[in-house]
Parts: sequence; structure tokens; C-alpha cells
Amino acid sequence: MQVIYGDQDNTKVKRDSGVGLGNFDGLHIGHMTLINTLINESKKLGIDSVVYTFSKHPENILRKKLNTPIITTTKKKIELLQNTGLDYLYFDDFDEAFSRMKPEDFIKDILFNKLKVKLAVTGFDYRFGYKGQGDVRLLKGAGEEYGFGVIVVPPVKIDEHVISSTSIRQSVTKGNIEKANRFLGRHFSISGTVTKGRRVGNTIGFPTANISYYDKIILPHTGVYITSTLVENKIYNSVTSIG
Ligand SMILES: Cc1cc2nc3c(=O)[nH]c(=O)nc-3n(C[C@H](O)[C@H](O)[C@H](O)COP(=O)(O)O)c2cc1C
Ligand SMILES: Nc1ncnc2c1ncn2[C@@H]1O[C@H](COP(=O)(O)OP(=O)(O)O)[C@@H](O)[C@H]1O
Repeated sequence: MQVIYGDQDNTKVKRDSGVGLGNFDGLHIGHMTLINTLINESKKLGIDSVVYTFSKHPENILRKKLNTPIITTTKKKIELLQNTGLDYLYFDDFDEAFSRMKPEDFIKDILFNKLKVKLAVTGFDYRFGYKGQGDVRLLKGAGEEYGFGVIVVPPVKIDEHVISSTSIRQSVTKGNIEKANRFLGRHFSISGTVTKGRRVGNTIGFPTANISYYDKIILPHTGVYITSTLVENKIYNSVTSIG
């Protein structure tokens, strides 16, 4: 898998491509269903598969005060998609100027000219372009005009609940990690750097580590959690105190 950063790299995708569209924060079961569909259908067509996403969550750019804490950092997204068979992970730079792009221009300039789209894969509720004016209907119409196919993935649910990054954020914030894990299809995790603390644990026979974390990530509700900790390729049984 090749990672492309839109702000640094103006190289175009070399071959015709299948493009998966969305923010994909969390890379939950719904997202992975979409991405697997993208990879499989692109293979069938003999084209490259590309996930086109943003390095910063649009909500955090457009509604600065309404901070959306993120579930997966860029680094984590790369890690999770690394061995899926995806050809390109494309992080574009979302800023105010970009947000004003009309859906029709996004299709023409980015999907068609830049990514040489032959297939677009989105979820049922995908919206794009200025103020979210574009939807799957518009995308399908443009597909007929420009000659690309569109696959719309129906809502992936667990127990009748549509899986979404918003519901995962709510579960994590409430401390309902079991539910978040079910929706994510893996264990919720946080990465960070070990920093020096008061070393109290050591004096009672438990080594402790203070983790400093990226401040935009979502944290579970204050409390004590049973965890596993991965340090330098070794996994330890652990207990983590949040707060
Ligand atoms: C060209 C373009 C312009 C966009 N402009 C806006 C905007 O003005 N307001 C907004 O809330 N989101 C805007 N978005 C973000 C989309 O509504 C949407 O969040 C994003 O494409 C990811 O889709 P998803 O939320 O279904 O994953 C824009 C997206 C694109 C591709
Ligand atoms: N449960 C789901 N089932 C099918 N597609 C989904 C699901 N959740 C999100 N998608 C699709 O994945 C892409 C990224 O969605 P995004 O808005 O980032 O996620 P979410 O809706 O979880 O916040 C969009 O095309 C969206 O329609």
C-alpha cells in the first residue's frame, strides 16, 4: 500500500482506479465492509484501489469550536489498512477553501482528472462538496456522464443499530468499551509516549507508565480499565487509569 499526502505530493495515481470515499474515522465494521468491497471490485476490474480521505476531520476545520475527538489517528489508519490489499491510501488536505468546492468540481477535478476514477464506492449516506450538497444520486448521475461505476454500500448494522463513528464516540465517552469494541470489530486502543511520573506504582510492586497522548483523540470515561499494553513489541497484562 502506498500512502499519498495531497498537500505534499502532486503525483497522480498511475492507473485507472476504484475510489472509496469518506472520513473513515474509527475504521469500524461499516467502513471495513466498504473498503473490502472496494478492494474486491477493483481487483475484478483490474484497476488500483484507492481510499480517498482527509488528514483532518472536516468538522474540526469548519466548526472549530465543536471539536470532534478522533478515534483513529492518521498513523493508526495506515497501520489498520496496511495489510488489506489496498493499493493507495490518499490523505487530502481539507481546509476552508477546499470545503467550498462544488460537488461537480470535486468529481471532475479530483475523481476524474486526478484519480482516473472508473469505480466509486461510498456508503448509503455519503455527502460531499460545499455544504454537503452532493449525494449518491448526484454521484451516480456523474458516473453515467464520465463513464465510471458507483457502488453504494447499504447500512451495516449490529442488533438493528447502524454502526457509525458518532455512536462509537458516544460509547467510548460513556465508558461502554464493550459496545465500542463490537462496532469497531477490534479492541479500542490509544497510543502514546511513556513519560516520567511520580513512580508510585513501583514502590508497591507494580511498574507504572504514564502515557502522554495526542490531544485530539477520544478518551474513555474516567475510570479504571482492564487493558493490554504493547511496549517495544511485547504485550503486558495491565490496568489503565483514565482521569
Ligand atoms: C469537495 C468537498 C467539499 C466539502 N465541503 C463541505 C462543507 O462545506 N461542509 C461540510 O460540512 N462538509 C463538507 N465536506 C465534507 C463532506 O460533507 C463529508 O464529511 C466528507 O466528504 C466525508 O464523508 P462522510 O462524512 O460520509 O465520511 C466536503 C467534502 C468534499 C469532498
Ligand atoms: N454502518 C455503515 N454501513 C455502510 N457504510 C457506512 C457505515 N458507516 C459509514 N459508512 C460509509 O463509510 C464512509 C465513511 O463514512 P463516515 O462519515 O466517515 O463514517 P461515519 O458515518 O461512521 O461517521 C461513507 O461513505 C459512509 O457512507
